[in-house]
Amino acid sequence: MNILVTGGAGFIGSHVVDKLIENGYGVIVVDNLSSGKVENLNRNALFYEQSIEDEEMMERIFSLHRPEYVFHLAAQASVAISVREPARDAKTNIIGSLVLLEKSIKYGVKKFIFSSTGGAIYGENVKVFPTPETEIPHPISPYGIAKYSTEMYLEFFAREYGLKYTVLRYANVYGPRQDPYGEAGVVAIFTERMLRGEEVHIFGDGEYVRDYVYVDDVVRANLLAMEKGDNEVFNIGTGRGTTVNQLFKLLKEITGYDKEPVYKPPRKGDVRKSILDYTKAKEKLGWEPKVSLEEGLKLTVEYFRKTLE
Ligand SMILES: NC(=O)c1ccc[n+]([C@@H]2O[C@H](COP(=O)([O-])OP(=O)(O)OC[C@H]3O[C@@H](n4cnc5c(N)ncnc54)[C@H](O)[C@@H]3O)[C@@H](O)[C@H]2O)c1
Ligand SMILES: O=c1ccn([C@@H]2O[C@H](COP(=O)(O)OP(=O)(O)O[C@H]3O[C@H](CO)[C@@H](O)[C@H](O)[C@H]3O)[C@@H](O)[C@H]2O)c(=O)[nH]1
Repeated sequence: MNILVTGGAGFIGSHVVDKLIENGYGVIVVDNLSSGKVENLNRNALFYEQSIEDEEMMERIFSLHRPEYVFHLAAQASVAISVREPARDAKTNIIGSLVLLEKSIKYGVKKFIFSSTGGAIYGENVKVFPTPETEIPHPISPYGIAKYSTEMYLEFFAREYGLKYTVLRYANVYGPRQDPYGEAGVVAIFTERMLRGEEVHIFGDGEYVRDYVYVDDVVRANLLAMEKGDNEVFNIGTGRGTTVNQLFKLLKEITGYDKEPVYKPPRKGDVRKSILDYTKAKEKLGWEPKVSLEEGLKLTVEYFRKTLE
């Protein structure tokens, strides 16, 4: 059976590809390598260096391989870039998603599994923590707006054409292969800087709260969604909040870093607090996080240590 993974050279997508191949599926990866890396690619996957926005190419790929499942992870994944370049963000995150949805209908895809965001969709005025899916989304960044739009398009395609889908709204994902040189991904950034003995910057007062979920747990949610959770939206987080100051301390201990953090002005558009309630995923997907933050950070540091050797 063929499965299409968009963004399969990226951080989370490449781990999804590895697991699918381990389970014996034929995997086709479409990735334009805008943030993904060739080194992340599984050798047993068939790779197209193409943009999901290219309708003609997507037509060719779908008609040739007839994927039964689509895991859609390709995205302009930076909140900060989306704020600076909303049109560029929408081209990939809305138009690119629509191209895939049209082809999925045309070629009878069994199920479309979409990587959305729990961190950037609920907005600033949330009253309930951990936040459940019943909270009405109020995204405050173009990235969040695009993800929410795609969720609504999925609902439309399901109603109009009978498409089966699952939306996974991730909390802050961390783990091996996360890019430490981008603007996002605080765990990778801190780890790399600490291991190199460089300055670590904390934006604002460091009391910004996030829900950090390990990449292997996120991969498991994706695979469970193949069989369960049809036409539903799920938060994929841990229900536990950690401040940036706490994260700094934990990583400092694991890496043996000996400097204090350097505090910088707060980052524009940063949500103050985000923690996701995963009760629904537990009930309907049979999913819960298995890797604790302490354990996940150790695994991540180990990985970055090896890449620096
Ligand atoms: N990392 C997180 O904390 C997090 C949280 C919530 C949601 N997500 C979502 O999960 C997905 C994967 O994120 P990630 O952290 O692995 O980021 P990533 O940047 O490592 O992966 C995205 C991949 O998409 C590819 N891509 C970008 N534009 C493309 C295009 N037009 N055509 C084809 N490929 C394109 C990139 O090259 C990259 O390989 C994204 O959809 C992201 O929005 C991530
Ligand atoms: O060098 C750094 C980098 C980050 N931070 C802070 O760390 C926190 C987390 O930042 P980051 O890792 O960049 O994640 P978010 O901005 O929360 O966004 C991520 O998490 C969202 C889900 O919560 C996803 O939707 C996005 O794609 C993903 O980039 C924020 O308070 C940042 O200000 C620092 O203090 N110093």
